[in-house]
Amino acid sequence: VEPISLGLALAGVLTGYISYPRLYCLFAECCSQKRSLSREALQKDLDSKLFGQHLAKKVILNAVSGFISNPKPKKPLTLSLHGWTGTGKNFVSKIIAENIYEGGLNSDYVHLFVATLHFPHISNITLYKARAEFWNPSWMMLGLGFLCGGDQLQSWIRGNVSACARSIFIFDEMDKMHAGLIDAIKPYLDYYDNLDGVSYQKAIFIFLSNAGAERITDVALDFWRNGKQREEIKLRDMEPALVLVVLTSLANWSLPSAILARSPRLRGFWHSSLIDRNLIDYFVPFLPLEYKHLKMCIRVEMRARGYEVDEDIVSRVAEEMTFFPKEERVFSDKGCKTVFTKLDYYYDD
Ligand SMILES: Nc1ncnc2c1ncn2[C@@H]1O[C@H](COP(=O)(O)OP(=O)(O)OP(=O)(O)O)[C@@H](O)[C@H]1O
Repeated sequence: VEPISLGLALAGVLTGYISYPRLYCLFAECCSQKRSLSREALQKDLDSKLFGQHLAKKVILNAVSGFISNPKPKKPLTLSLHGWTGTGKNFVSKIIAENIYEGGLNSDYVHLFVATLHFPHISNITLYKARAEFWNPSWMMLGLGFLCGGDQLQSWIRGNVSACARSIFIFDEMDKMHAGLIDAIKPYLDYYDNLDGVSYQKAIFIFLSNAGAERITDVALDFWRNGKQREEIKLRDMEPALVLVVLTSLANWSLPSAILARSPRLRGFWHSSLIDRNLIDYFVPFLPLEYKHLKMCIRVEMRARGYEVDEDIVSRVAEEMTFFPKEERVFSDKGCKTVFTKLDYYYDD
């Protein structure tokens, strides 16, 4: 082999080797290839897609873009989203995921847990938490290999973060999650440089719950009754409301774990153990949605289905929803959640 060709071949192999990850990432999703989150793009998405949530928009935009642009965060970002059903908590998590990973919720680096689906049996708490030779057919059907194989929740989180430091974990129905499992994830939310050789400081944990929804609604209703715009509601107006939920949690947290285990009702009060250690960075209130917001959701759905917006149908669908309080009918009791199925009735061709 002549020396020049050999040299060229070697150089080719070397360059290929050095740029292999980049080459590989052309064809597959890579952790390192996450989108460099653009504050402007996130803002645009939130402004155009999320209705009636001026507080959530502001907190999430600042929290997420600030965290991502920090090369050395001291702890993972932990967001706790609270509010009435159908007000956009899951929806916003999706927007965050899409702004960080091309695949959004389908990305290998974004993990969604639903407490009642993935951890349904309170009596199995030690099995979820600790290593066990445990097999549950319903989980198998759900494809949750990490639990079925007997691996523990902790080592699963550790595995995912070792594979990709910027992993996103979304825990839905957090208020229904058992305290023991919250204990299990607690160390990963803390200010440790690393735990057993893994650093969790770049990970993002998003907790969703309906806890505090009544208090948030009371504040929104007060504003409405006093003739004030909901956009005038400030975060500080909401804080006492959420603090009250926290205080309730502290009261319940002092109950022995055996009692908590036997009383699923008490499981809802999950915050205290995270709050008293300052592990939650932001509490994000989601306001209950009004009639005009439902109409906005319906229009979006009509366009998404390829229909011209028909204002008559928009109003009829919105009118079919139920509102509370009974006399004033201000807020939708299901948020935007069921408007889409109601729309089917008008387009069943
Ligand atoms: N504020 C909003 N702006 C725009 N669309 C919304 C909003 N809230 C809800 N939606 C629409 O309704 C759907 C259902 O809402 P979502 O699942 O986010 O509610 P949620 O707050 O997570 O409810 P739950 O507490 O029951 O889980 C969303 O996928 C979205 O299409």
